[in-house]
Amino acid sequence: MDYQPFVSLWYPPAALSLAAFILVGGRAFLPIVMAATLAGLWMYLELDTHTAFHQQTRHSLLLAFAHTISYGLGGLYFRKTIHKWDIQQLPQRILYFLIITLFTTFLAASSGIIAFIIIGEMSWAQAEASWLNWWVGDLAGAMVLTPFFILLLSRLWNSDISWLKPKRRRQNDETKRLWSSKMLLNVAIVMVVILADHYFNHASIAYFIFFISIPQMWIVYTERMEYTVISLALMSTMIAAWFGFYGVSEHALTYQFAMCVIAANAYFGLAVPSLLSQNKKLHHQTQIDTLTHIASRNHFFEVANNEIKQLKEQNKPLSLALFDLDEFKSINDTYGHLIGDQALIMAAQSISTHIRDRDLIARFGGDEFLLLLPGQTKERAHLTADRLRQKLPAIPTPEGHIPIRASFGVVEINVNESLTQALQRADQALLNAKRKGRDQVVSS
Ligand SMILES: Nc1nc2c(ncn2[C@@H]2O[C@H](COP(=O)(O)OP(=O)(O)OP(=O)(O)O)[C@@H](O)[C@H]2O)c(=O)[nH]1
Repeated sequence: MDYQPFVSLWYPPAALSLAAFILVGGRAFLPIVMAATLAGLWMYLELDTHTAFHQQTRHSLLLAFAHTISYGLGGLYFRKTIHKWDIQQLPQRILYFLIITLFTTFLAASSGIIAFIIIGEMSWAQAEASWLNWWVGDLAGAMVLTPFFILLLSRLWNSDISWLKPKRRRQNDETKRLWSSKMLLNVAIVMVVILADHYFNHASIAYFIFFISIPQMWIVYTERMEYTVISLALMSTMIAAWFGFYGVSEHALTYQFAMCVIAANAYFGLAVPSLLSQNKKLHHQTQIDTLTHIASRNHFFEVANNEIKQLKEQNKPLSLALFDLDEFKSINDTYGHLIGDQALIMAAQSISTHIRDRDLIARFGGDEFLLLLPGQTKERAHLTADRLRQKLPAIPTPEGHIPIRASFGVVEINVNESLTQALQRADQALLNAKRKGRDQVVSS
């Protein structure tokens, strides 16, 4: 895949080394140094017959160490910090991987070039002309192929790579059938762009390679993570092979950058389903009270405000009750917070089972609860609250069952009243119920 001395469009050994260090840590060092030294010797065998063998070995070792130490530092740092900082979120891991790959390949390209200068195989002028392509070539290889090699090596060594995988997404028959079409679209775009680049040799044509991101993102959003990784590897191999075959070397940087950008896009795309499910979870958490599993005050406020808006149009009554468990502090103090929690859960459950579907119970905070009673006048709401008060259960304690008691403040929401104003009135009524001796309903 060479198009200039010492520079490749895309450099798979960069990805293989990085993947090995990430997967097995320091154990990868010796095999990679040995393989890189042998590769160096092989290069000498192919290109040069004048250098003495001991010198060839020294040079190859120097180049091998420059490569291995750079990828070793990057891979080990990634491996260590991902566990140490407990980087759980996929987008963070991807960002972290991309930043480390950027620095690691820069280090590898720089140390490689310095090694070539030291052994006298490269002049400063050559180094200056080729460092950017070298770096971006390594970067393209590492960015596009590292996940592929991690996947491959993990199968060979049976390693656990669950930390790498986003949540598995369901696949239907239609997406399975379309997998080959998506890949075919990839192949077609690569072929057309490189052929057009070869025949018309115009700088702007190479930019059309970015269109690969369309089938690539289609794969990302509809297929399993493995397919994304494999299709990226195939896409880059095809680009490199056709590129080499047609020798469109002038536009190498465009292809290198395209590979990097498409790969980065695809990885971030993989994180979208997990972000969506986190959002859903967070939304759920804001809507449901985690202890009692009834609605949260947020949810209550949303629903109550909607009901208040409809008050004017529908001309139907709407009532609100605020209730607070009596002497709850003493339950906590006497029997402990776990039994206190149990009392809150049982009170919430009891009210939930004794209200209509259209009524809403929510936890306001602490031992205070809210009740929305659409269609009920103050008088009916008073009766409802009293019925619910009498149905409150008893909590089991080491000293036997202790009845849960509560005081209720009930109001009917006026047409021009805000929720806050209605709540203030309900709070006042609740206070009156407490003052009057607790365990009763006061409406106002
Ligand atoms: N176990 C438990 N206790 C809680 C929770 N949230 C608040 N509390 C406690 O609930 C108690 C609330 O007490 P208050 O409502 O102020 O007073 P009270 O003892 O119920 O007295 P009255 O309301 O006047 O009848 C406090 O001791 C809080 O620490 C919770 O989630 N679990």
